[in-house]
Amino acid sequence: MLSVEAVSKRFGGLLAVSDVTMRVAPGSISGLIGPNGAGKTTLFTMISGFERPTSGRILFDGRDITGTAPEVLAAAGIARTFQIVQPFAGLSVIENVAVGAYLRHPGRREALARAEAVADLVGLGSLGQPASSLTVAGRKRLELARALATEPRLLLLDEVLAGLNPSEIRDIIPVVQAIRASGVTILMIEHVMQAVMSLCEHVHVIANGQTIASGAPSAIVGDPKVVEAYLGHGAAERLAGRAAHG
Ligand SMILES: Nc1ncnc2c1ncn2[C@@H]1O[C@H](COP(=O)(O)OP(=O)(O)OP(=O)(O)O)[C@@H](O)[C@H]1O
Repeated sequence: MLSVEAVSKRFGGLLAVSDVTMRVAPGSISGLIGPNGAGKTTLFTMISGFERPTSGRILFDGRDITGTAPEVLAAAGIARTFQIVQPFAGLSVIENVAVGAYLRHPGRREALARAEAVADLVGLGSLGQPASSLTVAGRKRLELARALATEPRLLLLDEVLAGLNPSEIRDIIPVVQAIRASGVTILMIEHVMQAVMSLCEHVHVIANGQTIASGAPSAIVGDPKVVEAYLGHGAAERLAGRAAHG
């Protein structure tokens, strides 16, 4: 469904993403992980059309979408969430969700009906309250609902679990699964490994802008290159030594 081909992004002297190639299969939940500053958000920014790659191509359903504007991509079926959630504070929760729904339902009544269905799917309550009254967990659900209301086929989730406590994370995992079950393909940036392990079929790992591993979560966690990227040089060996000595 999504194919990133040898994509690089340079900001002045900094190569934020370097020659990354990855694929997302239709109907899958895939993860994009890596240490802070690895280039994950920059990759999302390019896939969703907010930045143009310095080189390489991005294909969606086999069509070259490199450098296509975000609103055109939204209409084509790509939606993203943002790490920093900024709802329209003066609007109610349901009106915020309806902002996304207007993309395909120009009439207010239809947009609100669509927004209510999506709010229900993600377990968002307090629909008539101002969005500014929501807790962090509520805002995360609102961000999810806003993106989903555009009726995407590919949903890019940028750390939707960040800032949530363990029980809130447990509550939102089935929501992500329900979104996939409704026919939406998901690519998620996530630092919460427990969630990555339970949700993703495939994980792509980048560090310093480059791909260092790609595969099933169970293979990724044992990959010495991944352990090193997260825990520092020599970590894989130290851990192996500790395991060997009980
Ligand atoms: N617009 C920009 N201009 C200049 N440098 C940028 C820009 N956007 C990102 N960068 C730099 O590119 C690198 C990759 O950043 P990016 O936000 O993609 O990393 P990340 O993997 O998403 O990190 P995190 O997990 O901390 O969100 C960083 O060094 C960052 O400072």
